[in-house]
Formats: sequence, C-alpha cells, structure tokens
Amino acid sequence: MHAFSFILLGLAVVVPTALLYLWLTRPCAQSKYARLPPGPKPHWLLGNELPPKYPWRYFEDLTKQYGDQGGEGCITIWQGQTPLVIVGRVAAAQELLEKQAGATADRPHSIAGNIMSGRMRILLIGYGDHWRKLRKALHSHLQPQSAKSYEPIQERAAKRVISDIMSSPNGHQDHVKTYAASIVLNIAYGRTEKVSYSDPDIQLVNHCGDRLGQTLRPGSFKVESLPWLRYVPGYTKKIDQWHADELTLFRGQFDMAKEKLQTSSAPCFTRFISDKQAEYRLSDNECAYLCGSLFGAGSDTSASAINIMIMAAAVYPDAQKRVQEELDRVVGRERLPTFDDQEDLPVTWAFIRETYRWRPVSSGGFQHKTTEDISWKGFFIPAGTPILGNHWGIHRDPVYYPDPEQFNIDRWLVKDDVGDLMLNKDMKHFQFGFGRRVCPGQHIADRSVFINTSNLLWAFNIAQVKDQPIDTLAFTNAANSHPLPYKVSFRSRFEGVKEILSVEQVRVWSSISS
Ligand code: HEM
Repeated sequence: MHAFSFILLGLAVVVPTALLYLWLTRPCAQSKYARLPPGPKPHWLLGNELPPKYPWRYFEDLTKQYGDQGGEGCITIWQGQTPLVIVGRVAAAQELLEKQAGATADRPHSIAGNIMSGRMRILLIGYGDHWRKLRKALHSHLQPQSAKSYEPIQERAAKRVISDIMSSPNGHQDHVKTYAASIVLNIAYGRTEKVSYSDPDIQLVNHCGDRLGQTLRPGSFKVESLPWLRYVPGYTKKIDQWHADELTLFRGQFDMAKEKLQTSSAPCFTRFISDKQAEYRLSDNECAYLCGSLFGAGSDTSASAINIMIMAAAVYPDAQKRVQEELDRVVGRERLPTFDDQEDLPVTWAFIRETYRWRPVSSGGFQHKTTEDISWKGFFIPAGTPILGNHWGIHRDPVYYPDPEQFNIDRWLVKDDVGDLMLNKDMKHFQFGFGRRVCPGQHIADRSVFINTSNLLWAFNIAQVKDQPIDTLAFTNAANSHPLPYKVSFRSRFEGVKEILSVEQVRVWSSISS
C-alpha cells in the first residue's frame, strides 16, 4: 500500500478515537460537575463562546436569564474544558467570596503570566504561604493608619490637578493620570517630584504592563491549554525575555530609590520593605517586584476611578449640584476641602459610592479559584474551580440596589436621630474585590478619589460664580473602557475658569497654586 494511504488510514483511526476519548471524558459531563449553577449549554469541546468586548455585560444578561431563575445569582460558563462559576448578585458574593473567603482565595494558574513575573507578582500568585508572605508585607504598609500618612501628599497633588486643568482643560484625563502616577511612585519609591504620565520611566513600566496584559489575554499563549509546551526548547524564549526586561526595570528603580533614601527621611514602601526584608524573608528581587507591581496595580486604576467621577458629575448634573451644595455649606468658598472634612461630607461620599457602583473600574473583576469543595443551596462547586465576582453584575443587583439603572446617591444615605443625612454604613460596594484577595490599596485609593472629587467639584462650583456653568467635559478613554448606554455630547467651557479664579478668588487661587 502507498505510504500516503497509510497516513490517511492512520488519521481515519486516530482522529475519531481521540475525539471519542475526549467526548467520553468531557468534564462538562462528569458527575462532580453535575450540580454547578446553571448556564448556557456549552459546546462539548470548545465550551461557551464569549463576545469579543465587554464580557461583563454578557455575564449580567446570563445572570438575569439563569442566575435569577434558579441559580441563586450564580451562573456557570465553560472556557474550553474548564468551568467558570460567575457570581452576579450581592447575597451570593457575600456568601461565596466573603464568608467562605478561605475556600475561594486562590487564583487560576497562569503559566505564561507566572513565567513573565518570575512567580513574584502578587496578583497572580496562588493562595498559600508564598502569597501570605507578600500580602502581609504589603498590608503592613497600606493599612488605614499608614494610608493616612500619605494624606498631605494627596492633598498637595490634588491641588495640582485643579491647577493643571485650569491651564490645559483638554488634557484633564492626562492630568489625573499624572496625579495617580505621582502618588503611587511616592508611595512605592518615595519620589516626591511631580512625575508626568509621559515620562520615559513611566512609559517603560506601562510597556511592561501592556506585555503582562498580552500574556494574560486568553488565547495569547497556547501553553495555557497545552502545558507541556513550556518544556519545548525555545517556546518560552519571548516570555523569559519579557521577565528579564521587567526584572531589570524593577531592580533598577528599587536600587536607585534605596540609594536616594539614604539622604532623606520620606516614608515609602521601599524604605519599609528594606528595613523589614529579613523579618519577612524576602529576596531582593521579591522586594523589587512588590514595589514595581504597586504601579501596575494602583496607578491606572486610581486614575480611571477619578476620571469616572468627573464623567458622572458631567452626566448627572443634579447629583453634582447636591455635592456642590454640601461643599458650599460645609467648606465654603474660601478654602479647598481637606481630609479633615471627610466626616462632614456624607453626600460627597454617597456620590463616590454611587459612581463606584455605576461604573466599577474593574468591571469584570478578577478570577479567584476554590481550594475546597463548596456545597451551597443545592449546588456543588468542586475544589479547583475558577470563580469570578462580576463587579458589573453584582452592582446591578435589583434586590440590593433597587432600580439599579438609576444613578441615585440617596441609596447610600440615611438620616440620623436629628434628621441630618449620614452615610449608610450598612450599604456595601465591591469596587475593590472580595474576601482575602480584596485590594490592599483600597484605603489609599479611596482617599485619592475623595480628595480629587471634592476638590474638583469645589473648583467647578467656584467657576460657576460668574454664571458660566462648567457642566461638561470631553471624555475619551473613560468612556471607551466604560461605555455609556447612550452617546453624551460634552462641551468644555473650562477656558474661562482661570480668569474667574484669578480675578475674583485671588486668595483661593493662590492657596490652590501653593
Ligand atoms: C480605584 C483604584 C483601585 C481599584 C478599583 C482596585 C481594584 C482592585 C481589584 C478589583 C483587585 C482584585 C481583587 C480580587 O481579586 O477580588 C485588586 C488587587 C490588588 N490591588 Fe487594587 N485597586 C485600586 C487601587 C490600588 C492601589 C492604589 C494599590 C497599591 C498602592 C493597589 C494594589 C493592589 C494589589 C497589590 C492587588 C493584588 C492583591 C492580591 O492578589 O492579593 N490597588 N485591586
């Protein structure tokens, strides 16, 4: 027989046998997965198809269809042969991701992501001793008391945002990015100078961040579905190089910061971790990675949250007006809001909370993974199952947030004994994630958002003195990554602001600029 015919005959036997084997052993038909929450029927080999954009909106549609109809707010979709449980409602999130946090704090293993990060990027590290060690070090420095020590820096930098917006209103989103980058670099390395977002070293860090994003994008690296590929000579060459570049960058920044700190007393994570390195049993590279990954985790996220605040103020002028009335009453027009005013500004905080709910920064959330079998309300989620809190969907839970499509700051407010408004401390949001994996930078981030929102809305208020309402701003990226359900046309009238302030509010203006 001809060699070609042999090959054909071989294929005719091997391919159907392999497919039959895969079909018989398909995970979606295994008994341990029989009681997962409901969801759309998957293709037996390829799983469920996902939309190319905004999967969190699709998951919310599925939650309405399956999760609210017998799924207790949860659904299951299949990524190829792996199930993913998606939590889309508050009660389920509180139960599975918070009360059972010890069983849902792992992360799905990303082979390419961990090679690229040398297994040192905390966001990707599985739940266990290594993660605990890094987390403890971060927590000690980012917990509320330490976060408070950065307030003076945040207040100064927030003033600069106003002054930058006055000078070049069209770049308002970049000014906020510059703010966020400066704050994180200050916290990580003790850098006190204003760092422009376009500075070359920030561009380099962002370049590494882009590479990480590429590494984690499903389908980018076949090694995730075919793990043996990592042992094929040369296969990981590109990712190894990316890791080498990133490590060189992070080590360079860390070593330089350590050197500079010898002649200053500024508090920062580099100083803290260098002092505690032996106690936490951290290598030099681990310290450098902890500092380096703070930028990726905390810079663009904070900038987006602040830009979304400004966007919400533009889209919902009535809510903006209520914040400004409160600022007028509590702060007045002779000075800027400061952190000392926080307790007296419940409406401002309600506006911030509602904006977190309306457009959560990380709309799709980050996947966790179970480490124990979970039996809950008749469902069974086996150990090792990826589980995702869908921030977008959870924040649209119609039971917890009635009429969720309405931007309603009153849902966060209650009256005290004498009828004054106060923030309802029982109402929760999930902007910063869940359980043991909750964002360790949340106290710093919340402060950044508060000081910028209150200062900017205060400044817009002043600008309206001369009957020139600052009602709108142009948005590009915040709107792109968090698209509005309708097209909003923004007109920018910032040009007049500087004159108004310099003529009529000279004293205030000079306090802003100082
Ligand atoms: C508004 C700004 C921010 C938002 C919306 C945000 C959101 C998040 C979310 C959703 C997670 C994942 C939580 C989960 O897995 O359930 C996370 C993790 C993390 N965030 Fe933030 N974050 C912000 C700012 C910051 C800042 C300022 C820092 C540091 C200074 C920071 C450091 C981290 C780190 C290190 C992790 C990984 C934690 C782990 O996996 O154990 N974040 N953040």
